[in-house]
Formats: sequence, C-alpha cells, structure tokens
Amino acid sequence: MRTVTVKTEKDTYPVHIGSAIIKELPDLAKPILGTGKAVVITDENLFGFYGGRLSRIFTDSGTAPHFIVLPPGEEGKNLAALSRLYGSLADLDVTRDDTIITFGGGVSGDLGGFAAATYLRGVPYIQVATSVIAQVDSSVGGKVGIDLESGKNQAGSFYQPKAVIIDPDLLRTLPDRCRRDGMGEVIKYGCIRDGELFEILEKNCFDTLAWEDIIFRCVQAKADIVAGDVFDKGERMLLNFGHTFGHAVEKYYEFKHYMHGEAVAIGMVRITAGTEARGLTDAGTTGRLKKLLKKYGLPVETQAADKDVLPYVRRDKKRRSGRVTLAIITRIGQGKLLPADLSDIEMYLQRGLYDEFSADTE
Ligand SMILES: NC(=O)c1ccc[n+]([C@@H]2O[C@H](COP(=O)([O-])OP(=O)(O)OC[C@H]3O[C@@H](n4cnc5c(N)ncnc54)[C@H](O)[C@@H]3O)[C@@H](O)[C@H]2O)c1
Ligand SMILES: O=C(O)C(=O)C[C@@H](O)[C@H](O)[C@H](O)COP(=O)(O)O
Ligand SMILES: [Zn+2]
Repeated sequence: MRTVTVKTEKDTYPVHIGSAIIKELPDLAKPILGTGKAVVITDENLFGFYGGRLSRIFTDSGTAPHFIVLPPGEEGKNLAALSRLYGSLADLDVTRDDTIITFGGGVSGDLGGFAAATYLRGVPYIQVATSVIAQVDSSVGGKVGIDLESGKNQAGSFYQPKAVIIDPDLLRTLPDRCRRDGMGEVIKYGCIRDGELFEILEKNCFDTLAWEDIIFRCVQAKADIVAGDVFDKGERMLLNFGHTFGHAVEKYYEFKHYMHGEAVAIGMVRITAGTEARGLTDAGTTGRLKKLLKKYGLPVETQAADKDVLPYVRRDKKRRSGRVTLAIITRIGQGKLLPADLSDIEMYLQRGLYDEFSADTE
C-alpha cells in the first residue's frame, strides 16, 4: 500500500492506494469511526457488486454498516437526490459522531460528499473510490456538489474527507465505457503537469499500463495542487483544463449523452486548438492530444452546434465580474492560467479553430 498525504491549512488526510486494500477498510476507517455508526452511500450497481462483501468485512470487524443506495449516474447528481439522501440520513438518525463512507465513482463521491458537508452542518466522511475518475481525481481534494438546472456542479462546497481509500482491483468490474471515460482525466494530468505521464500513455495501451502507478502519479499531482490552493483561487484552476467547454456540453445534453471524461476530452481539444491558433501553445500540440484521446477511445468533437453549447460556457465558476480564467496548456506537460474577457471565450472555443488545428500527427 502507498499513501499520499493531502495537507491543507485546515485538514490533513491520507490517500491509501493499493491492490486488495478494500479488505482493510474497517481497520483504516476505525480511527475515524470511533464508536459511531458507519453509513455507506453507494449506487445500485456498486451495491450489486460489492454490497455483500462490504457488509461481511465490516460485520467481521464488529460494526454492521448501514447502506444508502442511490440510482447510478450523473442524471441523479441533483437536488432531488440530495433531498432524498437527507431523508435517509435522518431515518438512520445520523449524528455528527457517525461517519459517512461514500463508496463509488465521482457521482457517489460528489453527491454523498455534499450531503456529508451539509447534513447537520457537517458529518465526517471517507471516500472509497471505485471508478477510474474517482481513483485518479474526484475522491481527492474535497470538491463536492451537485448539478443544478443552471449547470454542472453549480451548488457545492469544499469539504475534505478524513481519508481516501483506492483499491485498483475494484476497477475489474468497471464497464469499458467508464474505464475509457476515466482516461479523459488521466490525460488531463499529463497535459497540465506531467509530460512523462503523457508519454507513458502514448507508449502503452490499456493492457500494458501499470495502473497503480498511474493512479499514484495523478493523486500525488492533485494532492500537491490542492495543498497550495484548496479553494480554487489560483493553481487549482488548472485542474479545470478542458472543463469550461466540457461542462457546457454535458449540460447541453442534460447529462444524458456524454460522461464527464468524454466531455472533458472534447473540451481539452477545443481550448487547445483555440490557443494553438493564437500562438499560445506549441504547434502540433492539438494534433498530438487528439491522437492520444482517440487511442483511449475518447471522443474529440461533438455534434452539438456552438450556438447551443457556448451559452452554458458563461456559467463557468472561474468567472469573476466580466472576466474568466481559462485553463490552457502551452505545451504537453505545462498548464497555464490565462485571464480573458468573458466575451473572448467564444473566440477561443469556436469549432472553426478545432477544424483547422486538429489534424492528427503521425
Ligand atoms: N470532485 C471532483 O474533484 C471531481 C473530479 C472529477 C470528476 N468529478 C465528477 O465525477 C463524476 C464522474 O465520475 P464517474 O465517472 O466515476 O461517475 P459515476 O460515479 O457515475 O460512475 C460511473 C459508472 O460506473 C459505475 N461504477 C463505478 N465504479 C464501479 C466499479 N468498480 N464496478 C462497476 N461499476 C462501477 C457506476 O455505478 C456508474 O454507473 C462527474 O459527476 C464529475 O463531475 C468530480
Ligand atoms: O478538483 C478540482 O479542482 C477539479 O477541477 C477537478 C475536476 O476534474 C472536476 O471535474 C471538478 O469537479 C470540476 O470542478 P468545478 O469547480 O469546475 O465544478
Ligand atoms: Zn473533471
């Protein structure tokens, strides 16, 4: 087992990464749980695969967990689901001495984490990450929240977990589309910070990747970034590379068409074409990025028209009174924050630039 420590001004917590560590969950959780109840928030798919096993390992260690089982998928990361979740927590008579364990992908983590942040003004929680997205990104850093009618992740909070548990073996049951989807965020880390990771991904394929190492690299990168900017005022905004357009396109399709990593893939290509067109990014970068995304089965463009998607771009949370901070890359491995007028966003993200600058590099 390897452990990365996330250290912010207020919170310090471990991210444990290791094959088969799910068996150790009750022991790893014990110092947090104390004598309180363990309330596992998960989704129907995960409950089907792992509910029995989780029950057993906890019961064997002397604590029977309570389960709250949500419908799976992004369409359920909303106010109605949050409201039902509060009801379930009340039915279980949860108090601040109890511990929530989110067991799942980014949706269970974001929604369950937001419930933990707000129910009784805060109940301690642990993230157990089961999807690629959750293992490389969402379980770390404490961004929790839900989608609103106005857009993606529009209500939320920064609420750090007490611990994060990542067992790569759990990925064995992950559907192929979700595995591919997760590569959108992995490739993001290669783009904004870790050029060597990008090269590893270029040289390998799903079957040859050393998965635990990939997770470790991404988690370490995220822990470092979050430690320096927990509230997303500076460097953390780099983690939003590809998300300005990506979130807009997810919302345009009402979260029914693209998964998050797919939308981020499309968004990374869009913004990079826009900055390459203006000489802000090394020539050839968009083509190289596009080629890698395609290799891992990700979409690189959308059918949706600019006029339909771009209005949602204006909801971006990196916006401050008429200005927006764009997360861009100057080359593979080097992220940069680019302040721009809100009115310029469309110029950077227009489809025409994509067509011009996204030829595959061979
Ligand atoms: N908070 C953050 O920092 C952050 C970072 C990245 C993404 N996100 C959010 O994460 C969400 C996307 O995450 P996701 O793709 O994990 O979504 P998800 O939780 O919906 O999981 C995707 C699908 O995979 C299934 N699944 C997950 N793990 C499984 C396993 N081990 N075996 C079998 N099935 C499994 C789920 O049931 C679901 O159907 C989005 O809402 C995105 O906004 C948040
Ligand atoms: O942790 C962060 O910071 C991120 O931006 C990680 C992103 O991958 C993630 O999708 C996040 O939820 C986006 O945040 P938002 O503030 O744009 O909603
Ligand atoms: Zn993301």
